[in-house]
Amino acid sequence: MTGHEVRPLAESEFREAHDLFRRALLWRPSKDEEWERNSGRYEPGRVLGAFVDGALAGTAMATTNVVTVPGGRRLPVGAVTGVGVRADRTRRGVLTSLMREQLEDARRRGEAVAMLHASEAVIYERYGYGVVSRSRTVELDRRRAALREDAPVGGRVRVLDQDEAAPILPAIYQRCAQDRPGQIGRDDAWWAGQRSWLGDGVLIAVHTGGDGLDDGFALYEATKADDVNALQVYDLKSANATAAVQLWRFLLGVDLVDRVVGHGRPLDEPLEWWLADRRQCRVTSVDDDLWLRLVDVLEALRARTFGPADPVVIEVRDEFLPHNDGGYRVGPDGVDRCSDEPQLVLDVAALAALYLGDQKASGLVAAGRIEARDPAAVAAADRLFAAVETPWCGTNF
Ligand SMILES: CC(=O)SCCNC(=O)CCNC(=O)[C@H](O)C(C)(C)COP(=O)(O)OP(=O)(O)OC[C@H]1O[C@@H](n2cnc3c(N)ncnc32)[C@H](O)[C@@H]1OP(=O)(O)O
Repeated sequence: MTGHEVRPLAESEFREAHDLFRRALLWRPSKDEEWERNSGRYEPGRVLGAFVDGALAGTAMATTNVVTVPGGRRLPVGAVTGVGVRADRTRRGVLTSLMREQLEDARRRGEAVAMLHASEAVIYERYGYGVVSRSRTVELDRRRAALREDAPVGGRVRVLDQDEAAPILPAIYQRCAQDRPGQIGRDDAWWAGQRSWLGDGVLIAVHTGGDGLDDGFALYEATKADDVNALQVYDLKSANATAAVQLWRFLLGVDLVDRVVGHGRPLDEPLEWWLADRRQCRVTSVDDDLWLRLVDVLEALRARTFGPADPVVIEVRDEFLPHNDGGYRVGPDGVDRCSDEPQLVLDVAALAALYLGDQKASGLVAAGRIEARDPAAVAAADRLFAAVETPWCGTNF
């Protein structure tokens, strides 16, 4: 598609891009205070604009971050966000041009992967992104969801308002284990931006462990609909299981509350195991969490560790970034380009689904997303790509 120009925006153009993005998401333009809280996320050089007839028609940006991959390495990554095209300029290739320029920029920066959260599931696969982690929404009937007597106990919980919590949350987040695949960083600009999304009613429960260190927090808000008082838990992070249980114990103990709803929780959070009646944890949805794009397939594969299994030769197809096209030998001792007959053939978005261990190769073969030319390689690929921990991002950006 021609007829539009894509270039990095000047700082003086960032707010226009921010408001274009907000309008594309059907929100009103930002108020001054909201813009001030978000402006730090706009990194010079990483905010792209697409112009049609000389006017800004679309935008996409990325913030510099890191993401954990299996084995514990933290890879430099662009966290893609702020994507929007004016409603009167959609479906003429504006986003496609922005994505092309953004991925080329990531390559120039030496970032082997890019990541995002998607507003809709049908947008990003064409650019090579795949779902690498999922999360669940859980609902607990507060009066019936008693914890087991043998659930961990210890420490204490105090409740802070947003101003009180702001200076201490970043350090607690740092203390929370970040070796789980899909974990990302939260810098000062992220925390400032997050404040602008939170309503006035949000409170923060902070857990302090027996050693006197704050080791977990829960951001929550009370809501009332159809005569049901609920606590909506938007963000709950903990450095250890005791802190997590104590935060849930606190939330389930708040008077007058009928229901506690946990949003974006990891699939392997052992809530059912902490409850006396496991059915009191109702999973109301399982959603895609992080999407990831292998920008440089060889470097991205080399960055993670693989499980014990015979090496497998895969052929990767990547229409959007053809430099990735070709064969790779993947094994526990390393990854190399190769020209041997491929045993498995897949596109780069399907490879992303394997990359953090969210999906098994055998599942993607059954789904028709991997062509198994050598059926014996499927079980080996299952073992190679398996991750010890369930991937989860749990940070919106
Ligand atoms: C990481 C984030 O920030 S997520 C937020 C994403 N932004 C939004 O959801 C805001 C609202 N939506 C928009 O602003 C726009 O519709 C965008 C950004 C999603 C797409 O922008 P466009 O310029 O219309 O995309 P573009 O024209 O390049 O589309 C390329 C292809 O994707 C398809 N496509 C793009 N968006 C969608 C969609 N939402 N649903 C279905 N198909 C889509 C197009 O039909 C086109 O297909 P084709 O190549 O077969 O013709």
